[in-house]
Amino acid sequence: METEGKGFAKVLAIGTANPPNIYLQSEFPDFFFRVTNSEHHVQLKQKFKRMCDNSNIRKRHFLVDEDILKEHPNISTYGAPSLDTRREIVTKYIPKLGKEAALKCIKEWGQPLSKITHLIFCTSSCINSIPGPDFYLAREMGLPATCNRLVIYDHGCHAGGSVIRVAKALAESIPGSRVLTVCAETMLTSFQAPSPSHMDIVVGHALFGDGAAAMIVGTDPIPNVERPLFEFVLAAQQTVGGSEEAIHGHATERGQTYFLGKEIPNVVAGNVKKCMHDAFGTLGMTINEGDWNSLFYVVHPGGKAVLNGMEEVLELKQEKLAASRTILREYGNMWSPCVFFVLDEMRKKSANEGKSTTGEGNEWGALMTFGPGLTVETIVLHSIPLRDY
Ligand SMILES: CC(=O)CC(=O)SCCNC(=O)CCNC(=O)[C@H](O)C(C)(C)COP(=O)(O)OP(=O)(O)OC[C@H]1O[C@@H](n2cnc3c(N)ncnc32)[C@H](O)[C@@H]1OP(=O)(O)O
Repeated sequence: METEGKGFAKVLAIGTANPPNIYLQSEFPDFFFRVTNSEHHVQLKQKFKRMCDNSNIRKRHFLVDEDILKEHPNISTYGAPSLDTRREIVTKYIPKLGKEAALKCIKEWGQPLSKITHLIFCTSSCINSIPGPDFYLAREMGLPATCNRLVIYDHGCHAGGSVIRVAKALAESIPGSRVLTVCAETMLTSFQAPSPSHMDIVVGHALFGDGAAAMIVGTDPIPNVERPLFEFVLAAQQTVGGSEEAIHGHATERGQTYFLGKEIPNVVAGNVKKCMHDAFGTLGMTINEGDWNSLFYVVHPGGKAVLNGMEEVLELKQEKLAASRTILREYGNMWSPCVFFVLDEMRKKSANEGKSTTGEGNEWGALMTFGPGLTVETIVLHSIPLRDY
């Protein structure tokens, strides 16, 4: 399929940011059980340690540290009312972390802020505040008063795909628009002491981390001024029937709680092929069995078991999910911004390894995110030749 001259939305820059506190996965169980006064849960700690050891995660970044927990002991006390405390902290912190990623992104883009026509802010970490984080980010960055703002709240881990879907629709329908997208998350909203009666929280604390990512999306890049990284050719969402219990969460007086079913990796693996066939099929493209390795992959690293399941069902060569595995290893699962870290890793890795395109030398790729619903977002990506740089 030819994409030239079709006006598809393109990524024009990417920026990422994380809190400076780094937690090595090998040391995290001791930290987590000590600061939550949970050392008496000896078996639970052993199980948590096993999960951490097996998670394929080396380190994660968190806003949470001992100072915050000492100042606000209700955050680390199991079941203690703490919603107001958390809200106060994240309302300030989420726009700040998002701004850090946005400034890096704009530096790479190299264009004035006045050219940003739209802002999409995405988070599941802000417990309802109005005005929302989009307002504070726009104000702190000095975005034009005419910039059209929108927030995507509480889409969990498929949110990265939702952001692309909306940014693509805006960019393609409004000629000349430049959409700044910002995703930011902190696990301070859901930090809880471990309990054998809520294993999902324990699993989440072995996987999740804090981070933010920003992109500029637009059509018709200005030649020799704006440098496209990928084209978003198609964006499609599918809800997997009967799986709504697999992931769900709630804002409660003790902070955000979530439930992660053991079936998540299997549900994802069982639906990947259908989502891919449907997305590529809409474009009139057929991917035959055995040809999955001809694509490049930007997959939300939900956890080791999610990536393994996808690798197995598509019979992917080990290197195909390397970008996702690198981000899982270095940052954990950061929810909405995570897939943009993978996109950033993909283009950097491709350039560093001397590949012919931003998609590891392949022309076509798939970006996939999975979240509550269960919802799968599939984005058909077209890479950019690296000789153009
Ligand atoms: C938040 C969003 O919107 C979207 C998301 O991304 S949701 C997150 C998606 N990710 C997942 O669901 C995680 C998938 N799981 C994994 O990657 C791996 O199981 C893991 C890294 C957590 C642990 O790796 P492991 O130790 O090799 O796995 P495994 O042997 O399966 O599990 C270890 C223990 O944890 C338990 N466990 C695993 N997942 C569990 C879950 N969701 N709930 C409760 N217990 C769970 C297992 O039963 C097992 O317990 P026992 O030792 O008593 O048998």
